Amino acid sequence: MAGFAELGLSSWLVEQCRQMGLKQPTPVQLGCIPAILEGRDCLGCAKTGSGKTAAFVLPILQKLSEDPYGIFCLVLTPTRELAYQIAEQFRVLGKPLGLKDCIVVGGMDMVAQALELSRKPHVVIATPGRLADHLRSSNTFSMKKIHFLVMDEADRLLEQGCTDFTVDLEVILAAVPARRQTLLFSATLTDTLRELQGLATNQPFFWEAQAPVRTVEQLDQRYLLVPEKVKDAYLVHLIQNFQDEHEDWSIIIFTNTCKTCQILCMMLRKFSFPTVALHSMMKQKERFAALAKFKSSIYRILIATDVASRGLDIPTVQVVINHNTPGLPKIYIHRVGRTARAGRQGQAITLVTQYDIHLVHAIEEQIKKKLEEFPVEEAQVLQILTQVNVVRRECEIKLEAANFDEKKEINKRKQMILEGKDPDLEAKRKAELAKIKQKNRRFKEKVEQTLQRQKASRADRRGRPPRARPEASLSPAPAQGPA
Ligand SMILES: Nc1ncnc2c1ncn2[C@@H]1O[C@H](COP(=O)(O)OP(=O)(O)OP(=O)(O)O)[C@@H](O)[C@H]1O
Repeated sequence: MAGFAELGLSSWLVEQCRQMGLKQPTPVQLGCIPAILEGRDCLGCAKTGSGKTAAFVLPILQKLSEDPYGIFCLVLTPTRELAYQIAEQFRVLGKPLGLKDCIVVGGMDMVAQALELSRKPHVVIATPGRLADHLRSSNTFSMKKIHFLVMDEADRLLEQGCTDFTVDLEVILAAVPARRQTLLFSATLTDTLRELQGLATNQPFFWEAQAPVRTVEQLDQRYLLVPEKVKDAYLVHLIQNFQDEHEDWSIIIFTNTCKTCQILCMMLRKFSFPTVALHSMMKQKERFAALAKFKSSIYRILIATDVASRGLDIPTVQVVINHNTPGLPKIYIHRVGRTARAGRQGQAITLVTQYDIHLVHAIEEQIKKKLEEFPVEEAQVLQILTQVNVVRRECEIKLEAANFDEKKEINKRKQMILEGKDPDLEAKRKAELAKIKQKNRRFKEKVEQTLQRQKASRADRRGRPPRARPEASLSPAPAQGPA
């Protein structure tokens, strides 16, 4: 198998790889590094934790060493934490070059960033919103001569999700030269391939890992069918068991909203689990502090929204728990990809209610693998059910008293104004989204009614009442409480 030197990298970079413990290139690095060194645009699609970052950092550093100037490279990424992580890789691998980098993300001092940008760093690593703000408001730096434009998690940058980057991307693309090398990477590029190909036009090289399953082999993927009302008791039970069985352990729990994330964090702390939260309602400094404490194992549980689902590389994470079933398979792929990275083992457990079964089927279809049931002693869950529900309610009341929802609204408006957006216009868009959600809810209700009818007719046929235990399979039978 070819080593880093055979890919055309200089000896100083090969030595940097060795020092970082990267002995052999991973397949995505084998495929993409030579093409990037040849000067071609590149679209790299490989599984989570497969080394995509070094696949673009290494050839960029090589080209920079041959013709060093600033600003040479712009890297765009959807989250602030990810920007810092990528900058770290540039710094470590590019140390012999005396690399100057600049991180441009929201929630941090804009004046200090503007000053750094005016000093012509070699590499700028940015989230689109803040970089577009700088481009709109300042003429003290120019992106007109950049050689490389990288979009990490490119599909997320282009999709129109709850954080829509498209307007900011327009500003950024207008500020960079048309003649450039464009590198696009993600574990889930295929859905947005057509849009991405429009960005990469210079003899684009497309590299995709060929594998029967879209998640890594070392990942043990499970589901746990639970009634909505007892979800938290199952969560506490899972964590307690994991803590009892392992000395050195570390878990990421994903939730669907900031509020749930905050409440569950408070609740788990009440049960003395060392937990930190990470969500977009927190101040940026708190977000960094939480992540640092989790990375250094001071806290063993990180409870987060999808702000942490992409790209974060924390090798110690052994388990990912999805407190809600992700609505999109690709969100599932990125979430569970926070464990079992770089050849390590890992486990993902998704809590599924009877309303989410269709989501699990969609996930299984996409990843091309069936999830297996995670066995649980229901009697043990029952023992803690009341206590968990009482503690959760207490935490909800405490959070309501702290005006969490109101603060969220004020923060949002402030952020929008800072980003040059019109809060009222955004509210309109949100209302439209709510309409779509309502439609989906109605659909769910219909499914529920059908299931109830099926249940009733089955019970009729058997001539006895339905069992009061949750079904242990993903067949579309509704689950009951474990009482
Ligand atoms: N050639 C290599 N040999 C061994 N480890 C490597 C190699 N290249 C990268 N790694 C390590 O693998 C881990 C995952 O790499 P990276 O974060 O780049 O994954 P990724 O493919 O970008 O994942 P994601 O899709 O989740 O963002 C990192 O800890 C990195 O240091």
